[in-house]
Amino acid sequence: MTIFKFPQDFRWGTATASYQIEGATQEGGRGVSIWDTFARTPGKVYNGDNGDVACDSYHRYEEDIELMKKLGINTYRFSIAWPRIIPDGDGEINREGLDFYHRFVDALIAAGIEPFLTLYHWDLPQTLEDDGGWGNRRTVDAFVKYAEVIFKEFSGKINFWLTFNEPWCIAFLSNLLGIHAPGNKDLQTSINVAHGLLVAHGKAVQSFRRLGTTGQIGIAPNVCWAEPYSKSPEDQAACDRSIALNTDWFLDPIYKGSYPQFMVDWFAEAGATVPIQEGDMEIISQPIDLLGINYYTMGINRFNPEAGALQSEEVDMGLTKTDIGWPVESRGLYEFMHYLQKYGNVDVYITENGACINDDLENGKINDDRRISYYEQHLAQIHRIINDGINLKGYMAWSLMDNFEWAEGYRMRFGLVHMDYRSLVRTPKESYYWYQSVIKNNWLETRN
Ligand SMILES: CCOCCOc1ccc(-c2cn(C[C@@H]3NC[C@@H](O)[C@H]3O)nn2)cc1
Repeated sequence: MTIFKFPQDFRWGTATASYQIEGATQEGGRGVSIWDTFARTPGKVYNGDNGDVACDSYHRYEEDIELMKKLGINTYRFSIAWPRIIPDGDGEINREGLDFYHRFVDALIAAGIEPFLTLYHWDLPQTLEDDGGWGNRRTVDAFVKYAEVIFKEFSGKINFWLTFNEPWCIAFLSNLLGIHAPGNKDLQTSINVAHGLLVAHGKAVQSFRRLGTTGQIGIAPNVCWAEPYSKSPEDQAACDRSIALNTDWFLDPIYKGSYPQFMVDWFAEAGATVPIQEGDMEIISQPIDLLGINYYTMGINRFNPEAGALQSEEVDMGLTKTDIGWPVESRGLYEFMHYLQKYGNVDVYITENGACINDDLENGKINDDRRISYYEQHLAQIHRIINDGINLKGYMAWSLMDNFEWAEGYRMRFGLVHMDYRSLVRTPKESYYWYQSVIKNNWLETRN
């Protein structure tokens, strides 16, 4: 057994996102999002599931906050649904939507919990997608308008801000692989989306500064850590491409003011180019204050010319997997955090980490021991990272409760709290009580 003590000011939290938990998709003046449309498209989401009810947190957020208080967290990451604020994307502001989030944020603060806001967690107003989505500068300008509304409304209440969650998912999972909304499968479209959201990020950061908004702002890239299957240069290059498309493709423009040239050249071979306009890179590379890092797993990759746009395939090495099929390998988090140091020792928060473990209720309890084991291994790496002097400031478990897991619908469960989707009864799992003790002690005590 080992005891890992965390810094006194370390932030402990959980994370969710609007479309995944709120429900009430046709209440409060909310407009239609691309996920409402995608979920209603046959074959896109498991079982035809959608976010119409989800966890009904729109109506039950006080119950959720009670669970957070009992858990003992001091930080809660959530997202605001843009379609609740400006239902048609860039038109009239919906006061009812703002009032809902004021009630929610006020209740969080009253509970002694710091709001940690993601402005965009994938629920783009459908009207903007209909007009070209992130590849159209209209959407960029609409995002800035939306962001400025939120900055003005919540400055002073919110002090931790993220512009975008997982830009690789927004651009490539959703527009090259077609697995998430809106479901495009085109390389140039995905590169246009990535560039559009980066420009939107930069402009929003400029507005954040100009408006004197309180707190710190950043972005939350995906993490894809990959190590080569062999010592061959081809396998190492395949790993470099996988890592770069999740991280460098977004963080190089932000921190260096340019895209990673080897990836630009790689895509040029496929006939795809980045639609950079005059001044874009200066806008994108506005200084930011923090990074959110979402880590789930890592891969052992090798070169395969048939393996998609990156010609990089993950090899199944027989590791223990979670119920969504992702290998349990916490080592990648440590390696990635050191990789990230090339951008400087920036303030980092783990804004998502968790395991899909689909254990159900048995005699009124959920004995999700595998989830506890996953968290134990990853928190031990977190301690190792902090011990190396990396500015890792906080940790948010994904997720507070089981919720709508995108194309997997409700069959995949990431929560510390079990959700009965019929009764909407919330039941803390054994991992909830384990995490509660970690937070209370501010230390991890391994069980073996
Ligand atoms: C068969 C080919 O497959 C290609 C990879 O396909 C995926 C699918 C899904 C993910 C994925 C899902 N999550 C969890 C979410 N993060 C944000 C929050 O909303 C969580 O729900 N992170 N990454 C990655 C890759």
